This record gives sequence, structure tokens and C-alpha cells, in this order.
Amino acid sequence: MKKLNKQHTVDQRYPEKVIQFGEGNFMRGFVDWQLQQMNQQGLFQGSAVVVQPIAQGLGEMLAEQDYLYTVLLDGILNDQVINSAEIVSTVNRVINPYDDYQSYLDLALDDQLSVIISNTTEAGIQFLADDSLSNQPPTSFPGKLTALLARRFDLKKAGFTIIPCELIDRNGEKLKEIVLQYAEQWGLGADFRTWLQTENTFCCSLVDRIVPGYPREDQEELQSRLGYRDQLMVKAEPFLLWVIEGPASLKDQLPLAKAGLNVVVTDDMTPYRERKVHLLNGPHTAMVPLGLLAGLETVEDVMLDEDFSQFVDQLMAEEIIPVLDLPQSELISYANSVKERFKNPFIRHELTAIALNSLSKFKARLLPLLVNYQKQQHTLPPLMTLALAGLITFYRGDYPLQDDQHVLDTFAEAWQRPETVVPAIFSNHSLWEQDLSQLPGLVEAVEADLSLLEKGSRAALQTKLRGESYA
Ligand SMILES: NC(=O)c1ccc[n+]([C@@H]2O[C@H](COP(=O)([O-])OP(=O)(O)OC[C@H]3O[C@@H](n4cnc5c(N)ncnc54)[C@H](O)[C@@H]3O)[C@@H](O)[C@H]2O)c1
Ligand SMILES: O=P(O)(O)OC[C@@H](O)[C@@H](O)[C@H](O)[C@H](O)CO
Repeated sequence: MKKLNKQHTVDQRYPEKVIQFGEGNFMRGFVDWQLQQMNQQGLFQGSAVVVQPIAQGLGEMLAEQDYLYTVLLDGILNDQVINSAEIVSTVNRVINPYDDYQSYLDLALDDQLSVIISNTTEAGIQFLADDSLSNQPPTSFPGKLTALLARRFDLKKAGFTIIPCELIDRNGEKLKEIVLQYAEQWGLGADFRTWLQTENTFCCSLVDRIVPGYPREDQEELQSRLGYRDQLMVKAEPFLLWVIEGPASLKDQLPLAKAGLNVVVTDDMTPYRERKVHLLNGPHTAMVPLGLLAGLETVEDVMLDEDFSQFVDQLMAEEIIPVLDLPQSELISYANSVKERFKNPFIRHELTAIALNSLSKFKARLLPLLVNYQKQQHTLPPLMTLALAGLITFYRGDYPLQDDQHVLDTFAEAWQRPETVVPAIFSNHSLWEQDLSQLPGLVEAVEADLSLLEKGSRAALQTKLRGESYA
């Protein structure tokens, strides 16, 4: 069977208007797919030139397919079942700056390029003290971006609207801060720094769409249905939300909402972020260790399991929603929509995929809620402490773990003395940036939950759901 190529579609190409750092599943299933929707409605007439942020990437594979790939949307949206396959043609080309640095810098020449969008994973937005402008290219993503912006400034051209999608808090501010740090360290001058601040807009943004990526489990069936081979197919849920903190003019520059996409341009994205990180990512992170310890494999398995779906319900209703400072009715409706998305029968979202870096995820997604709950109710949230005990059990290392070496080493050492593992882990400041052993009752509660877990994750969960251990 032939590889996907331009003969399989009406390959309408548009001028490059967006520079996109990152060519991963998420960008292809989220950003480029949205550019395509705008183009189809005649609202944008633009394409993306993609820059590989690291030397290894998908540039060559995309080139072999004439920069085309298929987005498969599978799920239920507004009570409608959606199973669609669409060839996306909004990636115009991919530049690998490690092979062709000049073409990368030449992007600065093009006045039609006015928007920069990135997703380089949470690891991508970082300052590397030994990065250098004489590296061709600079190693880090912000270093590469600084080099491009410096070239644009030298050419006395207009700046960019820069929208990072990395899932880190205040991502636009963080990226700007690092670019300014490089500008300072590399001696790029006060005029450049002023131009950076006044002529460029760094927008914070929040993305939401579950994109599990290549549908390995049904690739054969899909290929025979589609009639071509596509190594870059991306499976995603139909739901999407993109909240961008930026000027109102962005709605014209990128008319996403006009194209009917669920994109919000606002001057304060905080409530959207709180809601999503705590009510969607939080339950994901809570279900992972307990679910895996009980032998479940996917988010759907969790939602179809009587005990575990009750766990998710109760966690959301009793331990998360009451401590979020947002309108409760809106939170309830968001929680219901998240549960529907978790139940998506067409998407196989592996718990092991979510398990990556679970400790930092617990810290960002659940710990602030646990602390607030304790402050407000003067007791601890029982399901969250069980999830925390599950995390500690999980990090004993009986399962393959993916986390920072420092985190893995700290747990390995603490588990050498099981009787003190909880205080040892909680008092480790480098893990939590605070001394969790000082939180009233937490050590005792989690130690009790660890003992419960010795009977098995499901049995422990059932005990907690019956309210027995804290009655
Ligand atoms: N997949 C999802 O459901 C989903 C949903 C929302 C947000 N996200 C976020 O998107 C990110 C990417 O997910 P994905 O599914 O596209 O992954 P992916 O592995 O398909 O793509 C990763 C991309 O990041 C780049 N990258 C990796 N390490 C880097 C580094 N150290 N520096 C610079 N660039 C680097 C790669 O070149 C690639 O372009 C994740 O961090 C995730 O938090 C994913
Ligand atoms: O992507 P991660 O690994 O940071 O987190 C795992 C999931 O919680 C996450 O991918 C969600 O599915 C996504 O954030 C939904 O928009």
C-alpha cells in the first residue's frame, strides 16, 4: 500500500504565517488541525513552517509524506458520536536547524510570519547556563528563539505574537523571562531588550485536548479503510479548548473562534487553568498509581470500574470542587464533561503514559488542594491521602518508573527503611519545596493508608469509599 502523499488529497497550500516549534503528536493534532479548520472556512489562508526543537525529529518522515498526515477524531461531543479522518495540509515544511541553520535564521526575513507557537514539552522551556549564540543552533528552545528574534531585530522588522502551549504555569511569562536572560547573558544590548518587550507579545496559554497519538492498536484496520499508509496519523478526542491570555486583536490575527473553535482570548486565564489542572489533570494523576496497582490499564478501564469510577466521582465532588475558588455550578458541569471525556470508548489513554513524572504532577495538580482542604476543613481529604499513599507505594519500584533520577533515588533510599518511608519522603524539601511532614496529621493518615494498601489497592479503595478508616 502507498504512503500518504499529495495525490491522496486536494493539496491546497497557503503562505507561511506561523512558525511552529515542535512537530509532536500534540501540535499536529491540536494546532495544525485548527489552522486547517480556519483555512477551510477561508478565514486564515496561512500555513505553518515547523522548526524541530531537537536534532531528532519527524521532519524527514513528514517530508516523505509531502508534509501531510491524518488526524483521527474519535469520541462523543455534544451527544454526537464523532469518528472522522481528515488529511491535514497546514504544515508547509519542516526546518531542522541542526542541518540547516541558515534557513532557520532566514525565517526572520519573512514579514508574513507574525505568530510563533510552541510545544516542546515541559522540559523545553528552560534556561541552560552554558547555551551560546555561537552554537548553531543554540541548544535550548528559548535559546533558539532568542537567536531568531535577534536576527529579526537586526533587520528592523516587526516583532511576533508568541504563544507557548507547554503545560507549565504562566508559560508565556516564563518563556519571555528566559529569552530576556539570554539577551542579557549574550550581550545583545539594551535596544534589543527594549524591542523584545515592546514589539513582541508573549501570551500565556492553556491547552486542553487528549491526544494519545499514533493509533498502534488499530493501524492495520485504519490503513485499509483509508487506502494509504500514514506513519504520522494522530488520534485525538473531538473536544478542544485553548485559552490564550492576550490582546483582543489576536482574535483577528488568528480567527480561531470565528472558525467555531473553542478558543478563548482573555486577559486572565487563571480560572481556566485552575479548573483544568485540578479537575482534569488532578484526577488523572490520582487514578494512576491506584489504578495500576489494581491491574487496570487505561483511563476508560478506571471509568468503567464501579469502585474506581466512584473514586473519581467522590474525589471531584468532595475533595476538589469544594476547595476551588470558582463558581461551584460551573465546576460541577465541567467535572461532568471531564468524566464523559474520560469514558471515551474510542481512545485508549494508557495510565502508564500519564504516570510519567507522577511526583511533580501530584505536587502541581493535587497537593495545593490537599493543603487547602486541610486548612478549610481541619481534616485531611481521605481519597487524596490514599492517592498519595498509592504514589509512595508505586515509587517503591515494583513497576517501571519514569521520573527524574533524583526523585527515583530519593524513593529508593527511603524505601530501604519501610517503617519510616512516609516521614522520610515528606520531610524531603527537594521533592516538595516544603516540609510536608509538618502538615497536621498527614504522616499518620498516609501511614494508615499505606497499611490499608497492603490488602490491595481495590480493597483499600473500598474501605475508604465506605468511609471506614476516617469515621
Ligand atoms: N498528548 C496529550 O494528550 C497532551 C494534551 C495536552 C498537552 N500535552 C502536552 O504536550 C507535550 C507534548 O506532547 P506530545 O504528545 O506532542 O509528545 P511528543 O513526544 O509527540 O512530542 C514532543 C515534542 O517536544 C519536543 N521535545 C522533546 N523534548 C524536548 C526538549 N528537551 N527540548 C525541546 N523540545 C523537546 C520534540 O521535539 C517534539 O516536537 C507534553 O509535554 C504534554 O504535557 C499533551
Ligand atoms: O500530558 P501530561 O503527561 O502532562 O499529563 C497527562 C494527562 O493528564 C494530560 O495529557 C491530559 O490528558 C491533557 O492535559 C488533556 O488536555
